[in-house]
Amino acid sequence: MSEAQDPRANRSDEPSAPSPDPAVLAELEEMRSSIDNIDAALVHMLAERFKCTKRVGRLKATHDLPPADPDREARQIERLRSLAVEADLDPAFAEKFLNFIISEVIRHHEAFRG
Ligand SMILES: O=C(O)C(=O)C[C@]1(C(=O)O)C=C[C@@H](O)C=C1
Repeated sequence: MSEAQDPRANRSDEPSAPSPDPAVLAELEEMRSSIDNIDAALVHMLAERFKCTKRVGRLKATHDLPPADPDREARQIERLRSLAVEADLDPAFAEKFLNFIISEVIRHHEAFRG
C-alpha cells in the first residue's frame, strides 16, 4: 500500500504526534521483548506439534485410517475451551485457533495418502 493510500500514514497537513515520554517507550520496548519471546515459544511449540502430527499422518496413511477424527476433535475443542476460560482467554478464539491448526494437519494427512 502506498503512503497516499495508507490511512495510518502521517498527512503532511497534520502536525506530527508529540514524541512519547522515554519511560513510556522503555515500557513499550520491555513488553515487546516479552511478546517476541512468547511468539518464539509459540513457533517452537507449533513445530513440535507438527512433528507429532506428521507421525500420526504417516501411521494413519499406512494403516488406511481416515485423516480426520471428528469425535477426537470435539473432545479437544471441549477441553481447550474450558482451559481457555480458566486462563481468561476467549474460548471462541481458542476454538478457532485449534480448528485452524487441525485443518492444516488434515491437509498434511491427506497429502500422505497421496
Ligand atoms: O489425533 C488424531 O487422530 C490426529 O490426526 C491429530 C489431530 C490434531 O491435530 O490434533 C488432527 C486431525 C484429527 O481430526 C484429530 C486430531
